Amino acid sequence: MSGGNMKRIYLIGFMGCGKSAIGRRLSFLLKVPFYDMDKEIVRQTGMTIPEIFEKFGENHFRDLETEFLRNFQEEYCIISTGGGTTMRKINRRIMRETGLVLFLDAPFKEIWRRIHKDPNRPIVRRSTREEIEALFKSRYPYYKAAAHITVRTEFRSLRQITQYAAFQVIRLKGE
Ligand SMILES: Nc1ncnc2c1ncn2[C@@H]1O[C@H](COP(=O)(O)OP(=O)(O)OP(=O)(O)O)[C@@H](O)[C@H]1O
Ligand SMILES: O=C(O)C1=C[C@@H](O)[C@@H](O)[C@H](O)C1
Ligand SMILES: [Mg+2]
Repeated sequence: MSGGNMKRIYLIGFMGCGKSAIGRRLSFLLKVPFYDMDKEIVRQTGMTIPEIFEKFGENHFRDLETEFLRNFQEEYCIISTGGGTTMRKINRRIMRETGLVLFLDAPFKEIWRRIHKDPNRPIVRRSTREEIEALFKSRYPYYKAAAHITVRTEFRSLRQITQYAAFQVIRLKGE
């Protein structure tokens, strides 16, 4: 595999595609620690994500994401990123240089079913279904471009996706 080292595994994709759920399971299967970027930011700031958005604005939250990627020290780990993390070029670069990037590719219909009632997602709270679908479409090419591996999740259980992802990780690390 060309490019950066393969020490970390980054899970990327839209809100609700399964990054946290798969990250936890993959961590158990591969026996490496798991970190959820959203949760780490909440822990470090002592604020919830809606609070950060309301008080300091989305741009500040985006800066916190980049800061996290720049400063995080753990070498061997799995990191589930936020849904918007992949939109910044610098974030894509850091992720590709420090690990293997996995895109969890889920269809919008399924994603909407999972996320539309969640009060902890400020972007969903303030938008219509059409707006979220437009956001999904605009982000899709960035996820595809940033990923070393795209994992299609439709019609697959969490267990099947985890096993497939683990298999791909091991295959790529061996190259
Ligand atoms: N393939 C799947 N089959 C069944 N349920 C799934 C699947 N993928 C995800 N889910 C469920 O969908 C919900 C959203 O998944 P999860 O929280 O992991 O998404 P996420 O990508 O981490 O979203 P966020 O943007 O909040 O970080 C969870 O309840 C999870 O268990
Ligand atoms: O898609 C997004 O822009 C976001 C997704 C979540 O993971 C959080 O990082 C936050 O709610 C923003
Ligand atoms: Mg998550």
